[in-house]
Formats: sequence, structure tokens, C-alpha cells
Amino acid sequence: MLPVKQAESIILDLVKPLDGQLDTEVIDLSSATNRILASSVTSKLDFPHWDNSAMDGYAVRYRDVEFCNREQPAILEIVEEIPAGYQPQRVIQPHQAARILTGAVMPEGADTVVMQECTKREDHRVIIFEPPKHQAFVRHQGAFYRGGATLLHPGTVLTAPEIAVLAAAQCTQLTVYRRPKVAILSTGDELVTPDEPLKPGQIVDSNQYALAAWVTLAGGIPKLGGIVRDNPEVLKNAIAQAILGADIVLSTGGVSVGDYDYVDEILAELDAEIHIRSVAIKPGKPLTFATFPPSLNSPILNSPILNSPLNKGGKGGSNRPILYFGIPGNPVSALVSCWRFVQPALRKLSGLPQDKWGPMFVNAIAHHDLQSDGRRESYLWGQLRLVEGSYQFHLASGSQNSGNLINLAQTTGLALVPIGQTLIPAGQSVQVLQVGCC
Ligand SMILES: Nc1nc2c(c(=O)[nH]1)N[C@H]1C(S)=C(S)[C@@H](COP(=O)(O)OP(=O)(O)OC[C@H]3O[C@@H](n4cnc5c(N)ncnc54)[C@H](O)[C@@H]3O)O[C@H]1N2
Ligand code: MOO
Ligand SMILES: [Mg+2]
Repeated sequence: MLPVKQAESIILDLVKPLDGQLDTEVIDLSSATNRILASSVTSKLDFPHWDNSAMDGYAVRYRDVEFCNREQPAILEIVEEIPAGYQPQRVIQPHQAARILTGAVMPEGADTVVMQECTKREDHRVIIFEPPKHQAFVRHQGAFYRGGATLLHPGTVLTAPEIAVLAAAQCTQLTVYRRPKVAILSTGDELVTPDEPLKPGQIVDSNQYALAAWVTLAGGIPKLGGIVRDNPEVLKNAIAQAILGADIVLSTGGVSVGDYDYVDEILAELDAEIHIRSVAIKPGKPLTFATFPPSLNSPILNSPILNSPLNKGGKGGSNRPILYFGIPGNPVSALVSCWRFVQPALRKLSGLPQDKWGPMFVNAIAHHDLQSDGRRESYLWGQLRLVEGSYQFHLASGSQNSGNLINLAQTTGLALVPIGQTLIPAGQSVQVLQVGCC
């Protein structure tokens, strides 16, 4: 069994990120939420676009007001009113002022704004009783951003603030990484779909739906391969088909030591290179990780058993190894394997910078005693809660059994009990893997 950290490094080292030229698409800003920028974005615009007022008040020449006071106020003639969106027509001459509203363009000749609270208006005159700071409340053109500079860098995830910046900068067409394609297979003779009646001995294939949801939330495109029966030939074809056009293949079940656990041998028959067969993790021990050569030169993808577009002179595949995760069937093991191993791989593949790959651990205080048998690095599931500014980890109620899907609901953290440790007492600090929000 490989140590968890070593398994993680083996996997990440074999992930070749999407190509910033080939694996991109140009999309409209309106559909860019949660996408990842593949190239830098610049704008021709300066921010602010022009000198403008930060306050409702009067635009003045500093030298007309710099020595005013209660006894000798400055009295200026108001020559123009400038609301936001209006282009000033007058140049401010000595002893003149313009009424100006927040966001409005500063008139030529003026260099300072006096807030209206510090003035008294009398018809077309304004009386100023205390000197403002020089250039007070003026937002100068280009002070926030100079046109032509890099606005956003590749690898940036486009969430609300980034979308705001792009809209303001009139960047409406964006080059983003395409979303990774993740094929999902559930293996097992015992499986039925959620809408089929259960016969004795059967269970519902929950993994397919769980992994599809997880892939979607993680920014990938799930490609559902359905249920594959525990039959070597059937499984071989299903895996060969799943690889077509996929960046990652996730199969669940059939990777342990049972008589019908065929995944590893089928992968070997398909010339996959198997890098990991089991990991010292609980749950999730029998994880298999393999790679197929880039589809351009993969024997399986160019073999006659597949009506692969590749061997009909179809559009060339990628020049990147296809990642295969043979995930344990136990439903908790399946998701823990995704959260702990597949997620960093998918995030690296997606074009994110290294500090975003994860896994993301936080320090928390154990709210309950956390127990394990100490033989494998154990991940106990439960809720990560922010209490008065620090994290607490609350163990899910019910049994920490990798077949117990029921108390996995609402999991937001996996508490790590290291190998060799059998107890982290309540009140002690514990490393918690953040999950639930991809
Ligand atoms: N003698 C041993 N037996 C087992 C070992 C071992 O080391 N020695 N490993 C155990 C561990 S740990 C795990 S994890 C499981 C994983 O086994 P498989 O990956 O081969 O999974 P299956 O046998 O196919 O199924 C296990 C379990 O999960 C249920 N399952 C399977 N697929 C789904 C699905 N799509 N949705 C919901 N539930 C699913 C299946 O019914 C089984 O109950 O092996 C242990 N055994
Ligand atoms: O690896 Mo396990 O412990 O049943 O998931
Ligand atoms: Mg099995």
C-alpha cells in the first residue's frame, strides 16, 4: 500500500494540464462564470476613464480656497452644473466653481472637490468655510488601471468580481480552457439504476450520480458510461469506449481482491500503465491509478475493436496521457477518493495554478474524539464549522463505515487521523480536508 502523500505526488506528476493554445474555446462574457482564463486579458480603457468626482459637492481651483476659513470664507461663482454622464462645457476660471455630482467628469481648470456639507449655497454662489486637501475627492484617470496592462492572468477562475472587471473593461469575448471531459463507469452485477425496482441482493448505483455531481461542481463535463456488468469482455469494451474523448476516466467498483474485481487486469490488457494499485488510506484503500498514452498514439484507441474516430482519420486526439482512476465501490470510499486524489488532478488538468490544486486542509479543533485503527491514514467525515472565527470539526453522527452513505450527506470536512495514531481527543487540533464546495 502506498502512503497517501506519495500516491498524490505520483498522480499529480502524471497530470499534463490542458494546453493554453489547443485546449481552449472563445466564449461570451455572459457564459463565462466559473470558467478558467487560458490567456491574459487586457483592456484599452483607463480606470477611471477620466478624472471624476468621488463626492457630491463643488469642483474648484485649490488656490482659490486653500486659505479660506470661517472669518474669511471663499465665495465662488457657480458657472455650471455637472451631473454624472454629462460632458462639462466650461473651463473653471479663477474664483469660479462648478456644481458636481458623484462620478461626474471633473471640468478643466478645477483640481479639487469640496463636499457640499462643507459649503453654503446662495443662488449662483457657493461659500466655502474650510480649506479642503489639494485634489481632495478627485479620482484621477488611470489611477486604478492603465489601459494595455494585464487585467487578469491565465489560470484565473471567473467568479463575480472577475466578471465585473471584464464587463467594466468591455472584454466580452474570452479565451478559456475547455472543461475537462470525465467519463464515469459503475461496475457491478448488483447494481440497478435509481428508477429500477430492487430485487433481492441488488443495490442502486449511487456512485454514478455522486461522481457526476462532483465532476460538474469541480468544473468538468461528466460523460456517463452507465452500469457495466462484472464481465471481463463487457468491461474491456466499456473501458475502451470510455477512454474515447475523455481526459479522465473514473470507474467505481471491482478494484479490490474479489473474484469479480476485474478492473486491474483489464487495464493491463488494454496496455494501460498501472502506477498505483492500493493506498494506505481509509476509506479508499484499493484505489487503482493508471494512464493510457496520449490518444494520438494509443494502441487501444487505434485498434479495430473500437469504431474510434481516431482510426477513421478523425480529428486527432490530445497529446496528453488519459488518466484512469479505478475507484473503490464503497460509496464513501468512492467520494473520499475523488475528494483526496481526483480533485487535485482535475484542478491541475483544468489549467489552475499550482496553489489552487489542493488538497486544501485547514486546522480545526476536534469537537469529538476521533478514533481510527491507526493502520491507514484515516479520513473521518463530518462537518467543518466556523465557531467564533476558528474551525471546529464535528464528526458525522452514525457509523464511520465506508458503506454508510447515509451519514455522508452534508459532509463538509474529512478529519485526518495519521497512520500510527488511534485517537485525536476532543479539544485537540486536527487537519481537516475541506470538501463539499469543489
Ligand atoms: N478480503 C478483502 N476484502 C475486501 C478488501 C480487502 O482488502 N480484502 N478491501 C475492502 C475495501 S477497503 C474496499 S473499499 C472494498 C472495495 O472493493 P471494490 O472496489 O472491489 O468494490 P466492489 O466490491 O465492487 O463493491 C464494494 C461495495 O460497494 C458497493 N458498490 C459498488 N459499486 C457501487 C455503486 N456504483 N453505487 C453504490 N454502491 C456500490 C458494492 O455493492 C459493495 O457493497 O473492498 C473491500 N473488500
Ligand atoms: O477502503 Mo475501504 O476502507 O472500505 O474504503
Ligand atoms: Mg470488490
